[in-house]
Amino acid sequence: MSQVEWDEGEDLEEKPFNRAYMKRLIRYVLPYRKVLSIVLVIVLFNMGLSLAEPLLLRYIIDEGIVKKDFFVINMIGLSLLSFKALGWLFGFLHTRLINFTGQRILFDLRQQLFNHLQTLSFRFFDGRPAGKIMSRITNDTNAIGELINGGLITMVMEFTHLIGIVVILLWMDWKLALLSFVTLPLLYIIVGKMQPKIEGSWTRSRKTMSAINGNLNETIQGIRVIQAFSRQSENNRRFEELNARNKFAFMRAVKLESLVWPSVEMVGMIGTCVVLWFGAKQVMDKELTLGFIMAFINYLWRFWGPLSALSKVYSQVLSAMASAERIFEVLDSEPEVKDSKNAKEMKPIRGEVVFENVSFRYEENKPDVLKGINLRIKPGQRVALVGPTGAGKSTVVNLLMRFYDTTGGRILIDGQDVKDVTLESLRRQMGIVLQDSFIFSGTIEENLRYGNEDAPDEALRQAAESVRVDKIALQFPEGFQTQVEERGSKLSVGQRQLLAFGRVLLSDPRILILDEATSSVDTDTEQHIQAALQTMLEGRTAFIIAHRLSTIRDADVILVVKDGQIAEQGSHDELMKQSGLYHKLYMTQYEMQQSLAMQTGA
Ligand SMILES: Nc1ncnc2c1ncn2[C@@H]1O[C@H](COP(=O)(O)OP(=O)(O)OP(=O)(O)O)[C@@H](O)[C@H]1O
Repeated sequence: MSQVEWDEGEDLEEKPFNRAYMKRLIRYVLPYRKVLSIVLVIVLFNMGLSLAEPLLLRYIIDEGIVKKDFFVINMIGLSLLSFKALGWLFGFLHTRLINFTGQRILFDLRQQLFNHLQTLSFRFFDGRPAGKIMSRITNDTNAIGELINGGLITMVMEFTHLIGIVVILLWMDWKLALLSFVTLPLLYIIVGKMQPKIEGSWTRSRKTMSAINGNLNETIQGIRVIQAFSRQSENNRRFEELNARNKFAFMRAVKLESLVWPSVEMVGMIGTCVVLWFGAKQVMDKELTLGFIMAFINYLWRFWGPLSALSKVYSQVLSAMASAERIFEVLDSEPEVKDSKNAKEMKPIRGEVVFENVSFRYEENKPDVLKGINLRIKPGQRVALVGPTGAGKSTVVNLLMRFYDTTGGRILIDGQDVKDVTLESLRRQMGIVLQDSFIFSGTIEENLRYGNEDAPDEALRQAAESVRVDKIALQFPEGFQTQVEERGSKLSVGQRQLLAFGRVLLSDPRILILDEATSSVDTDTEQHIQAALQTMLEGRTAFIIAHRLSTIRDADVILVVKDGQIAEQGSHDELMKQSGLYHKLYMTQYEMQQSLAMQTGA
């Protein structure tokens, strides 16, 4: 059983460098090219200032200290100070500008992802857990943001820094420079071998952290079931496993890091010692000055910083590649159900619904879930869909709402093919109440106005009254302004249902769909709901999916769905006379109710 576990094959955290992705990422940067050019100039200027420091040190020693010239000492001292002050100012500017740009780019990317997600069809969400989609909008965009924010500029800056140091060293004394590079192959072996291991450990640490988050999320969401089944100790064990993995990965990464960089410094020290040994000899022989050797060693020390920064940026690039792949996968997913090129506004409808030989399957290469359905429903008729579980009842209404498109045949509303009209104009005239009424965080009034924000107050009052939401609001001191919390957790199941009715009623649809809307409430609430239902159904075409057949006896047409087909069709009395599937279903339910009533003494 789930409880989000560690999954080795989960989305990879790193991907090889991909030019196409990089080009696409750069497109997000382009609108900010002016600011970024300024940043680059500042960064390069700052780097120039910093590279000049050892040379100034050389002059202060050779021309000032050795020759006892206080004027030179003062001037160079002042220059060093002003360089640092300038560096500080530009550093501050650079950080401000790059953070500002990075946040703007993140904002754009997140906004684009969110907007796109809302257009995607049900099929996209069918196959993806919500947690993974959420992590694309948060973690993955952050990884891209970090790359743009720090990575790209660091890459340019450190690379030029490195080149600058090498050029200066060669310019100062090419023989000594080459001598100091003798330890480079050793460095390459240490960093090249260890860095992937360090990164691997960080990756595992991040992945286990996301598994921990997922596990926590599921535990909080499912706490009622967990406690009801007394699964706490089993869950503790699983959580401990994840926690231990995370600790292990983190400790390993830290251990490796604490091994690598001191080793690098050690190797660096060998290079420096070689330079010192040869340099000292040359200083004694008066071939080189003391200031020269000090400056040279200072440059050598600066060599390791850019090297370590570049190796880190490289792994940042690879992890951004994995994030880019996941983000672009979402952005490239086309909504399956969308307006056709010549889609027109759907005119105000009366509510006639026709299914012409409609077939549908959820997945390619899977059998049809609906097989050649033909229907003709007159405006204002109440249609009940009944039948065994999995027969295809919800699928019929999913197609009517155009949550999915038919794979065969067509659906006409008032003679207009649903594929020829805009989704917005189609859905505006339809209302749906699902079994689990999704209520949004916000006030009761905001939830009522969800489908019609501009409804006049009088219409709001009437809608609330007719489905008894006014009574619910009165129970709270803040009335209609009561915050119902996430998913309406302040309300009971029945109250949420009534609120969902009110929401649909206020949007005043011509066609109404109720999916098992009256299940899971007590008899008293059900009576209220039934009364509210009567008000809602007046003058509208309605499709009601109900398992309890007693609630749909007065429907104009009952459709018995079986194996994706309409097995029987007619009024309650007609179907009872046929003695077919409906008769059987009805009698079974009736007998069950009778025996339940006898057992409970009702
Ligand atoms: N999103 C989906 N992806 C793949 N198959 C699906 C999906 N939704 C439903 N199905 C399958 O389609 C068939 C019809 O499902 P549907 O939900 O329409 O049945 P139903 O009659 O409404 O059932 P119930 O009364 O249990 O709600 C079932 O076999 C179901 O497994």
